[in-house]
Formats: sequence, C-alpha cells, structure tokens
Amino acid sequence: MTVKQSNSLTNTSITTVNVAVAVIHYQNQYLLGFRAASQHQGNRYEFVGGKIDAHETAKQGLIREVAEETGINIANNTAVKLGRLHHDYGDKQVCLQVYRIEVTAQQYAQYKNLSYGLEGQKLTWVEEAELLAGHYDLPAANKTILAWLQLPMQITVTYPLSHFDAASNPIAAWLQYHHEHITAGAWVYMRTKAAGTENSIKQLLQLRTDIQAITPDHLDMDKADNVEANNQIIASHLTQTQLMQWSSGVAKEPMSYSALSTSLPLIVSCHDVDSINAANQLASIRLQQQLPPVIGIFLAPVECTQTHPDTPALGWEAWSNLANLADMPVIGLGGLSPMMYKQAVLHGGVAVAGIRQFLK
Ligand SMILES: Nc1nc2c([nH]c(=O)n2[C@@H]2O[C@H](COP(=O)(O)OP(=O)(O)OP(=O)(O)O)[C@@H](O)[C@H]2O)c(=O)[nH]1
Repeated sequence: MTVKQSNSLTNTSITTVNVAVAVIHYQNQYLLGFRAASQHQGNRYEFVGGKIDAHETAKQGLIREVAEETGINIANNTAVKLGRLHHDYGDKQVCLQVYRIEVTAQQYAQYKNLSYGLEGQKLTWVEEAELLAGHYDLPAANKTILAWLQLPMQITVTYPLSHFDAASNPIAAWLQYHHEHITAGAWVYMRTKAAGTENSIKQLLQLRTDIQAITPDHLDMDKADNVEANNQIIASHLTQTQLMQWSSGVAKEPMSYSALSTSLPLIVSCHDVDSINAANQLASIRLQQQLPPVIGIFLAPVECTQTHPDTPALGWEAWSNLANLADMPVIGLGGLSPMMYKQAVLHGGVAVAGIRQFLK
C-alpha cells in the first residue's frame, strides 16, 4: 500500500512507501532477516518490517508485520521509537518508521533458533558489536538506523566552568574534577560555553582515553594542540539557540546551509515544538545532503534542575508528547538519574543524561 506524502523540503508531491521497521533484540543479540534476490534491495540483510497499511498506525503495522514475518507477538512489549527517515532509492522512495523492541527472556528462548521466517525468508540473530561495525550488508537507508543504535543508555554532562569559579584556576579545577569523576567508558557531553576551552577538552580526553565526547559545535576542536584525541569525539552538539538561528537562516535563504559540522553526527538540544520541528528539518536536510545524521536530541528539562532553576519542568507527560514529534532518538535531560532510564523508555526516550547523578 502506498501513501502520498508531501515533501516539505522540495515542495513537490512524491509517492512514498511508509514502512514500519522493527529493530528486535534481546540484550546484545539482534534479529535480522535476509531479503530475497527478487525483492527491492534484494540479497541484503534487513530488520523485520514492511509496509504500513492505510488504516493502520505505525505501531499497529509494526506489530502485524512482526507477527506475520516471524510469529513473535510484540503487542505487549515496549516499542521505543528511534526515528523516522525518508530515503530515495531512485527506483523507490521510502519513509522508515523505526522502533526498537527488546523481547523478553522467554520470547528469546522460544525464538532464538529461528532460522526461517513465516514467509520463507532467512532469519538470523547477530551480535550487536558486529551489526554496528557494519559487518552485515543492509539497505543504504539503514546506515542512519545503525548510527542511532550507537547511542548509549546514559550520557554524562560536564559541569559548566562557572561551577568552579571559587577555584584559583577554574579551568584546571574543571579538568581535575572530571578526570576523577567521569565513570568508565562514558559518553560525555562537554558542556563548555567559553571559547578557548578546546585544549581542556583535549587534555581531558588524553587523560581519559576510555571515554567518548560530544563537543559544542561552535568550538574548533581541530585547532586544539593535540589532534589525536579526535577519534574520541563522536558527535557535535548544537544548543537550541544555535538550532533556531540555523533554522531562521534557512527560512530566509532556502538554498543556504550554514557551517554546521559536516564531518560529525549532530546531537541537538530542544525544549519545545518549534525546536523539534527545526531539528527534524535539519535531520532531513542532512540526510538529503548525505552528511552525518542527527543522532539524537536532548529534550529538557524533564524535571527541575539546579543548573536551570528558572526554567519550568516539562514533566514526563508533556516530555513524552514532544518526544513523539521527533524524527530521531530522544534523550531525557533535567533532574534525572541513571535509575530513570526505564521511565524514559516508557515515555518514548532512548536514554537519560545529566550531571551530578551521572558522575561518580
Ligand atoms: N523490512 C525492511 N525494509 C527496509 C529496511 N530498510 C529499507 O530501506 N527497507 C525498504 O523498505 C521497503 C519495505 O517494504 P516491504 O518489505 O513491504 O516491501 P518489499 O519490497 O519487501 O515487498 P513487496 O513485494 O510486498 O513490495 C523496501 O523497499 C525496503 O527496501 C529494513 O531494515 N527492513
């Protein structure tokens, strides 16, 4: 069943096939199908899924397709929305609505030896590390899905430099504190507004080669002394203000594309509907231009925070409604602890982030 959708970027009306995609896993085992040679994108692996019927929501299509293709009933499992993405294969345009579903231990025990699906297609469970390393040949659109799946369950945010104002050398105190208190292997959003902090970030990365960094988009990390730390920098971050400035620039000059990081995936901060719409537009333009994708948004504040005491909290319900509008994975931020991961997932998020409670 095909669905007519309007493409807001080009203002042309194109026929797009709406597809529900189920990233089914149990812990670090992921279920892949294999597309028959005769199918579109044949002889490639795929996540289970298929066309959403006209009368169905994406989730209804997802549950039906998984049942039809594998026999697994996921109606009572939590389906976490990862995102929505358009891809133009030339011969076919698709809009993939992607959900991650963790099956229960019981479901896994029942289906782990499944090697053929109910439609005769090959099925296989694969290791997460191998899947994310690109060992399986998937359709081109899935590159973005794999980038989304890299996101961890929790992200640490650094204290602002102002937190160390009482120290004789605030930058040295910032460095020392985070060197000691970031947990092993963490993803860390280096929230430093001040220009000139590139070297401190690089020094921290040299001291902590186990961590991975999200750095502010306005910092020029290549200019810092030690460029070797660059392989630890995995994404660039845009504040909501930067995002909205980018968006109004594009509105005035549709063909212009400002100098946002073109070499790194982006993570953007959003607090409301307008910024989520802008993030969706940015993600769509980056996909069209084949730039590294927007891999997530920090949606904040879920609850009141010490760092932004005057910003009213969204609360989980409003947070969840906003999260559903995003075309990319959503990370909860603001007054959260790592223990609140499950709550975030139940409300449509993929991860939680924060400062105090995420440091050791
Ligand atoms: N199921 C699935 N489809 C994907 C993935 N990635 C991706 O680009 N697609 C595309 O999304 C569309 C899925 O629709 P489908 O599975 O219902 O269609 P089909 O061509 O296999 O079957 P059909 O013969 O019923 O038309 C295909 O064009 C496929 O190439 C994926 O990971 N899983």
